[in-house]
Amino acid sequence: MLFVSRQFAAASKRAFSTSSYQNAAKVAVLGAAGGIGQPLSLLLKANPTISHLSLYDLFNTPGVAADLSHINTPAKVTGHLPDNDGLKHALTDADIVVIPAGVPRKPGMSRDDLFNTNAGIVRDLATACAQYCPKAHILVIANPVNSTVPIVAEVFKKFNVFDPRRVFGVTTLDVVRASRFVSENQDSSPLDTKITVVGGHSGVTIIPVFSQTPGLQLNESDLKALTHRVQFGGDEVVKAKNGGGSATLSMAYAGARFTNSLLDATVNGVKGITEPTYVKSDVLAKDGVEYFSTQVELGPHGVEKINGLGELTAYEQELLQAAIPELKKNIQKGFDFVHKE
Ligand SMILES: NC(=O)C1=CN([C@@H]2O[C@H](COP(=O)(O)OP(=O)(O)OC[C@H]3O[C@@H](n4cnc5c(N)ncnc54)[C@H](O)[C@@H]3O)[C@@H](O)[C@H]2O)C=CC1
Ligand SMILES: O=C([O-])CC(=O)C(=O)O
Repeated sequence: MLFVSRQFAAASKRAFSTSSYQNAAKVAVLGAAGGIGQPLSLLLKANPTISHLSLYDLFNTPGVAADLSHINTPAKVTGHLPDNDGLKHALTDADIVVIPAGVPRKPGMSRDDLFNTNAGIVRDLATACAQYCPKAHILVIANPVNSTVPIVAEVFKKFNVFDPRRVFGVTTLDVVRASRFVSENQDSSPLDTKITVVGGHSGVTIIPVFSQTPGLQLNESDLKALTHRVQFGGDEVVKAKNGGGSATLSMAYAGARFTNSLLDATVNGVKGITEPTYVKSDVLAKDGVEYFSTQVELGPHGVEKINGLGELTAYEQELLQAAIPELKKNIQKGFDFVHKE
């Protein structure tokens, strides 16, 4: 919870000096009753910048909202179901929409195996966002992120409301994991171990760039083992949960970190915040890759500046080359899904 308390300390300090920034944001969570949705909503309820937390799911959101609403932080919490225009009410005036709605993996599945179910869910929720909160920042957690982000973008384009500064694939869990795994290997503090991860959010498309962490020296076997662990960290949890789903608690932590960073940049006027995120990007335009995750500077309108790849070792170049065809395939699949009708 350290990032939470650090951020909230900063936010509450700012709240005294710049009152117009205080408690100003409505955040909607779609899929809020699920494994990620509930702990994510709990962490967001703790952020004093949020004035209204609206929770939408197919079931159980009135209960989750009632429960969270007893916590003595400023956010009003409302729960919405599909009946009575629930989605419309959940989304209207939202500044940020976080989407963990969708099915998780079971052992033996790839993230792409979720496409058939989750593509339609994300398309329909994106359609509602384009109608009811076209200026909101959309944070996509639902897998396969490499394809669901292009789906949101194509739906928004259909409604003429696409702004590439406001559609994000949440890849924060990859850097959270990388930091933890490397700190275990190096016996260092995970809070001070910053690892760059670029690419997408599945298997070989996740590219840790350990060479960019100052002072980090890995021998070849550690380098390969850690690379594999970061790329396939999600599988460890899927296997351990043994049919009970995938990462939920670590994902909620990562999703809250990203949402809180975006709130600080967009609502609290904090400058210079960077987070890795999968966005429409020119970084690999020459290779025909339209969406890519690198470190992104966040500003008042969302994406402020997309950082490049920086220097890569020969090994990291190899990882990048392996990721490119898979990423292009995943992106095309999302695009085709929206344009198939
Ligand atoms: N981006 C990332 O790093 C990560 C992404 N994920 C993905 O997040 C998604 C959610 O995972 P969990 O929360 O564990 O699943 P879950 O099954 O526990 O929860 C999903 C929730 O979405 C709801 N839902 C389904 N269709 C909906 C619709 N049309 N409208 C609103 N809500 C709807 C369900 O009712 C359920 O409550 C999965 O696709 C999973 O693969 C999971 C971990 C990390
Ligand atoms: O592995 C999964 O299916 C869920 C996920 O995206 C992750 O944990 O990184």
